[in-house]
Parts: sequence; C-alpha cells; structure tokens
Amino acid sequence: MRPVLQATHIEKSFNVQNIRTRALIDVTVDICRAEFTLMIGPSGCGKSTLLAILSGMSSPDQGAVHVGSFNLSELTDEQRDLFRLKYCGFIFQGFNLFPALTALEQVQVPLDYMNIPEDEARERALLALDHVGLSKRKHLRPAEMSGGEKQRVAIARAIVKRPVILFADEPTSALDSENGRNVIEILRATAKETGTAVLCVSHDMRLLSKADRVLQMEDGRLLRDERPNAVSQSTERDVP
Ligand SMILES: Nc1ncnc2c1ncn2[C@@H]1O[C@H](COP(=O)(O)OP(=O)(O)OP(=O)(O)O)[C@@H](O)[C@H]1O
Repeated sequence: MRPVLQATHIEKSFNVQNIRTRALIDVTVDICRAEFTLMIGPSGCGKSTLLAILSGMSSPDQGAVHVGSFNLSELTDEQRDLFRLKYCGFIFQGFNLFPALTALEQVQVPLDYMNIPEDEARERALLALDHVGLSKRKHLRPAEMSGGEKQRVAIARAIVKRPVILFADEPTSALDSENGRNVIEILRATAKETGTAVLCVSHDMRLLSKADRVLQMEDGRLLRDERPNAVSQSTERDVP
C-alpha cells in the first residue's frame, strides 16, 4: 500500500480553565490510496481532533503531516485552504448543504471555486450525481430530499473535485441502517474505482466489516492499526 498522507508523532492538547487535556499523544499514522480506512474509538478519544489535523484544518502542537511533497505545517493559512480545495473532499454528519440550491448546483459549487468552466463543471457534477445514484433527482433542493439523499449529494459534492483524500466525519450517524449501508458502499466504491484514500471516522460498528483498514483510537493514542480484509489496489491518485 502506498501512503498518500503520513503523520508522525502528532501531539495536541487543549487548555480550558487551567485544565489541560492531551487529545492526541504521539500519533504516527499513514493513509493509503484506494483504501477505505475506518477510524473508531470511544467518545472523546481524539478522532475528530486527528481528522482536523490530518486534513490541515488545525495544526498539531508537535509532529508533522506530509501529503505528497507538502508539509502542512509549513504552509500559510491561505496555502492550506488551497491545498484542501484542490486535494481534499469532506463529508460531515450534518450534510452542510445550501438550502436554496438544487442538488446539481450544490455539487457544482466546489468546481466554481476552482474556476472550472461552467460547461465542464455541469458535466462533472452530473457524473458525480450519477455515481451516487441521484442523476434523476438533480433538480431537488434539500427540503425536498430524504436524509440519505442529502448525504449522497454531499458525497457527490466531495468527490466531484476528484480529491486525493476524502475525509468523512460520522457520515452515517444521521441515517437509518439502509441509507447508512448505501453511503458506506458509495465511499468504498469511490476508494476502489478512483484510487481516492477515504478516511472515515465513525461510532458505527456495522462499518467494521466494510473497512479495508481499521484504526482504533483510545485516550488520544492509536491503539490498533489493522487490515482485516485482503484488498486489491485500483487506479492510484497522487499529490505532486
Ligand atoms: N476545541 C476544544 N477545546 C477544548 N477541548 C477540546 C476541544 N476539542 C476537543 N477537545 C477535547 O479533546 C478530546 C478529544 O476530543 P475529540 O473531539 O477529538 O474526540 P472524538 O473521539 O472525536 O469524540 P466524539 O466521538 O465524541 O466526537 C476530548 O477530551 C475533548 O473534550
């Protein structure tokens, strides 16, 4: 497995009212292309903090995150924003859709930010909606969609950029089991078919059997790093 992201000796603490919480303690981990990696662990063990650091949304107190030739700690805030825009996709538990936009418009938004010409953006957005099985629902606004459909639009919006890494934070927790399974199958297929590295944080133990790799966190440490199922590698994506 070729890692696309390497994080070494990550430390992160928070101080609140003179109480120091060590959220991450000496975490070293890499994330590989074409794999669906699941990060699990009890509430408060540091999963979201690690996801934020790996995606450049927050900085570690110590340690480094390398993605391709980028050392995230050496980038300015603006460079980090650009890095995320170009190479990372994000899916959140709350979908984060714009109420006024149709499914198609939601998916085109990141491509507009990337200055992709309108015609190409529309074509790519339609393909992404097709990938999540929603091409026939492209004119619907969030208020007209089910939770599962909204999450699939959010996935289409994340993958339309063709990200090298896709970060998903509790993507199934607001969904019933059937929609949850559907979303996980789409994330797995995205990893296999496009070579994207998918890192998914979840409490949902049903996902364990679907993961290529399981990272188990506890009390700020990475306790277990296993690949329970054999994996075949497909198309590979790189950060230059
Ligand atoms: N901004 C913050 N300020 C203070 N403490 C924080 C902050 N963010 C996280 N923490 C603390 O760091 C620890 C790790 O939190 P984190 O949110 O990463 O855990 P988690 O595993 O994602 O939890 P959950 O599964 O409940 O979302 C917790 O003790 C939390 O209270």
